[in-house]
Amino acid sequence: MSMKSKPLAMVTGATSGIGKAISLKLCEDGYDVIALGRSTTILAEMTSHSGVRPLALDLTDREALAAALEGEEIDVLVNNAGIMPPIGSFDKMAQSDIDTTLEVNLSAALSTTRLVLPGMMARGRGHVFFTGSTAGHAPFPNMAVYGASKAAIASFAAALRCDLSGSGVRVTEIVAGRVETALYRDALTADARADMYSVFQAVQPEDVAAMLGTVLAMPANVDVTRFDILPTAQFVGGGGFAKGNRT
Ligand SMILES: NC(=O)C1=CN([C@@H]2O[C@H](COP(=O)(O)OP(=O)(O)OC[C@H]3O[C@@H](n4cnc5c(N)ncnc54)[C@H](OP(=O)(O)O)[C@@H]3O)[C@@H](O)[C@H]2O)C=CC1
Ligand SMILES: CC(=O)[C@H](N)C(=O)O
Repeated sequence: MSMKSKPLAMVTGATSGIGKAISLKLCEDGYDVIALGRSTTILAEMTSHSGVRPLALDLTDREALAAALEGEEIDVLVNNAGIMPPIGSFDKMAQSDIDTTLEVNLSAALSTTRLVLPGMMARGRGHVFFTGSTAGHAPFPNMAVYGASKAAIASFAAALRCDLSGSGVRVTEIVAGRVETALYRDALTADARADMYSVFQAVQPEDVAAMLGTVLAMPANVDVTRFDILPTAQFVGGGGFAKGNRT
């Protein structure tokens, strides 16, 4: 029986954007938070917040991750870490970008969940979040591999709930629209990023964190299996027409 006084969460991709906001929100809500990311500088800064336990780690390092989580009793797992590969048509993508996107956005989330889930099931309680995307539920041009990684996350989260029925462990997919973060830092130039965020007022990372806190606070018999959080002005889907010849 664990003697820990506070519930324990782990947030991947905790050094920036959505993951950082979620980490700080969970600390405010009384959790200790294992904040995972590669940036030691930002992790060090985050320790000024009571409850943050920094874990400097590359999620693709399976052995290091398993060693770091040994003996930890994690009550809430937020699979949030993710990258946006270069924006462009699939035929122009480098294989390395394809591999890295799937590795970080999908495989790492599954590996982390596989390490944490047995303890949750043994304790008969826990919550696993996956930061998905509208791009996993509708086709976005020039980000086919990114969308595929998020579609896989959506499918996995839903199927995982089937396996977990009766276990007391809850699963939530966060379907986020445009959130103002550094996600596009490598995919777009600074001007292009500024233009993108000027079109409509984006969701802020703190908005996603607030919604996650609300979902977590639901009674144990209630599972918000998915929440979509988009800018009011952003729609997804709808008829888009290819430019050029109308075939
Ligand atoms: N911003 C948006 O519009 C949307 C974002 N999302 C998703 O939200 C999630 C968070 O992204 P967001 O906050 O926007 O972007 P950021 O780029 O601000 O944050 C990404 C986080 O992922 C971490 N990360 C990336 N690669 C690795 C790795 N190999 N090992 C460990 N950590 C890693 C980064 O940490 P570090 O660099 O320190 O390693 C960073 O903390 C992603 O999954 C993204 O796909 C979904 C929909 C919309
Ligand atoms: C990057 C995303 O996943 C997001 N859906 C967006 O619209 O930018």
